[in-house]
Amino acid sequence: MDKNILEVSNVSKEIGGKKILKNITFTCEDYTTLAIRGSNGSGKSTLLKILAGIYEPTSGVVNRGNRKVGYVTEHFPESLRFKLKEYLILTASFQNIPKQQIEEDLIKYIEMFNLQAHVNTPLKKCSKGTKQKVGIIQALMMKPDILLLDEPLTGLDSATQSELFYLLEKLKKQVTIIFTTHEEKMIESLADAIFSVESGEVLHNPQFRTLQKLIKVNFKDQSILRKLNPDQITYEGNTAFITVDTTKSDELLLALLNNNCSILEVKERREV
Ligand SMILES: Nc1ncnc2c1ncn2[C@@H]1O[C@H](COP(=O)(O)OP(=O)(O)OP(=O)(O)O)[C@@H](O)[C@H]1O
Repeated sequence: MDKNILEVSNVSKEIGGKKILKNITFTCEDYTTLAIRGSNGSGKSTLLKILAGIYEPTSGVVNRGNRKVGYVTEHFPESLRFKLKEYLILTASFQNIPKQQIEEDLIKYIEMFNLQAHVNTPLKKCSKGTKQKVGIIQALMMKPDILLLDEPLTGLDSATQSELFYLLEKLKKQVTIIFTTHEEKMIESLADAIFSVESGEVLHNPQFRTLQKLIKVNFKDQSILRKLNPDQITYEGNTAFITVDTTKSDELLLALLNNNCSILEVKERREV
């Protein structure tokens, strides 16, 4: 499998005589955050369930090697009477995770996901956002190599969406994430690669997005900026807006500072 963490070859799925997925083929590399985009009913959830091993494909092969997969469903079960922490302990113990490790992980994740105030709240009384966080923690407790998230932000208010964005930004450095969505904002912020599914078919192979830095800088002498030759530059008075490939950005920032420029802002952006 080389650097691929997952290989999907010619996967089709039929349920009750209806063809839901048709000859899906793609690969995903380690530590990539891959977005599966598509309109309602296009087959994204069915594909994710196949990647998770919940559904068997009707034909075709999913090669996960010996990777562990954590899956978070779009709809967390309703009306669970368990308290939040009690539920996480229970589901982790079903996975035969040692008690000591469960305790250590729970301390870490409850803090990371800011759930301290809800540990003893019955899940049926928790908000959708809190339940979504519980679903993600439940998957993370198994130490997955691949985290599959089905529409993770759907139905959440914008404050909870922002909080989850931030958490997923952190998690993507630790685990390969594959998520389904029809929200462009989520793709824009998180995805390293994207592919689209429509009517059960892949419209194009994963397209990789390059990470760029946007640098806003104040300068005294424009000729210095021309000499540094950045990829793309626009000017507004004595302020320049520079776009540069992230691999070259440290070198450029240093050169700007050495030439008496003041860095006003540095932001990251992904481009297909
Ligand atoms: N168990 C099932 N039995 C019959 N049809 C199904 C089943 N699961 C999914 N389908 C049908 O397959 C198609 C794709 O469904 P799926 O849930 O995978 O789409 P989706 O892209 O995830 O949609 P959404 O964005 O609305 O969640 C739909 O037409 C759906 O009705």
